[in-house]
Amino acid sequence: MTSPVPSRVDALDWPRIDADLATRGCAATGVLFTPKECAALAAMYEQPQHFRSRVVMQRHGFGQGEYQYFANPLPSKLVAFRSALYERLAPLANAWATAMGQPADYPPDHASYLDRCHAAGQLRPTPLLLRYDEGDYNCLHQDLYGDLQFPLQLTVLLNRPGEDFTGGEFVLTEQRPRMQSRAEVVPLAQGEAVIFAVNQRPVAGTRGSYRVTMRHGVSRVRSGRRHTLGLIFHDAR
Ligand SMILES: O=C(O)CCC(=O)C(=O)O
Ligand SMILES: [Fe+2]
Repeated sequence: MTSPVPSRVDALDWPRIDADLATRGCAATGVLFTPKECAALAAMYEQPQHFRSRVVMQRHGFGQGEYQYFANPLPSKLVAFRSALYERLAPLANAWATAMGQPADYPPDHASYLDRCHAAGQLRPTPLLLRYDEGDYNCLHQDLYGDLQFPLQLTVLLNRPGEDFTGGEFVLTEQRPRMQSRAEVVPLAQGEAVIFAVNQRPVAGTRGSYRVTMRHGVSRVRSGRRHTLGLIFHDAR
């Protein structure tokens, strides 16, 4: 038996995750999804009825590989994870907004935040599944989708690294004002997520805090097939 979603989210090592987000703008969560759940999600990729649109990355210069955005109604487990994770991350989003001189008014629950997105014309669901085969990669990018952006998002690895695929590392870069960019590779286990900054995050400096800009992507898959689940908290225009 797998435990219910809110208690699984609560059981993560939040002091360590919060510390990693504060120092690096990203954190691996530890395992969040069982191998069975991962396999079921990956298998959905081949079932078009779950999706509203499909993007072939090489057609847009985004990389190589493809992804599909889930259609409404979203699978109930994804709704549960998205809202439990939102509730845990909203206070951090507000703290980041305050540090960056922005309105710190992210509501405590995801349904209220989605109402705000919808009122602003961001109506389309953003959770997505990505699929990469040998040679595929995802160029460094940001998932902005409109004026309203929740500042943190997650990616869940659905396959076993080193067994189902090799290569295909999750990569983040951090662009610091007047400095050279820094890269971070986040190794993930199957069912593990990385939480990371969508766009900007505050960094405490000697003279107050400054903003850094983050981008994420995936290095080339050397062999096999790699699936991920992307959970973005704002909906899309
Ligand atoms: O496949 C990955 O690891 C990255 C997926 C991604 O770009 C996302 O979840 O927004
Ligand atoms: Fe992305």
